[in-house]
Amino acid sequence: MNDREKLLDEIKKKGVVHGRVVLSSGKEADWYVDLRRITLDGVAAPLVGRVMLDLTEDLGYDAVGGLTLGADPVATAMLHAAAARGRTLDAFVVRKAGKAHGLQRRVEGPDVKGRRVLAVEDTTTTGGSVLTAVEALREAGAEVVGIATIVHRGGDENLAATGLPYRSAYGLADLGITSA
Ligand SMILES: O=P(O)(O)OC[C@H]1O[C@H](OP(=O)(O)OP(=O)(O)O)[C@H](O)[C@@H]1O
Ligand SMILES: O=C(O)c1cc(=O)[nH]c(=O)[nH]1
Repeated sequence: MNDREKLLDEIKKKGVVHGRVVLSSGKEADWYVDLRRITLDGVAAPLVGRVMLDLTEDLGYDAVGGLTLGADPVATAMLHAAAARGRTLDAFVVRKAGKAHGLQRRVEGPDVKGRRVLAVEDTTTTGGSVLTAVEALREAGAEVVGIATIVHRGGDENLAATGLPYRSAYGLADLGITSA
């Protein structure tokens, strides 16, 4: 099995939960993909890094991150996978809200101003979270070159409206799920 196939196997085994859940958007669904159980898993996380790098390598970015919390371990997995390939890739964290103390930065980590950055997510349902990250990155002076997510659930219209390249490693059909 290649990395993409191995990661899909891990997600199916450890990440997919069936049952009624309330989503981030407030909508309800009959299943959930808990990708924190994947991006923080010792076997699966290195695969996340390599699969997401492979998925986006043509986009030409040198920093990666997204809206905390789901995006954080995706970004750090990519940073480490890049380092293992001899490439320097920085990561950053976009806070859900700015903080009033300290340096009051919304985007934490190495400065993103003037840099080509990739906005990542663990999963995208409405696209709301990753679009919040894109907005904050642009406010911080970054050039967002694309959006990438591990599992695409939905949000096609919102994502298309950004005009940015959008990549997902897997969709519902890969997970064997028929309803969004
Ligand atoms: O495309 P959307 O409709 O925005 O939904 C997807 C978001 O929902 C989840 O995060 P959640 O809001 O549960 O927060 P967390 O990352 O802090 O757990 C997930 O990690 C994505 O960030
Ligand atoms: O939309 C969400 O909140 C959401 C869906 C999902 O499958 N997994 C997740 O972590 N969040």
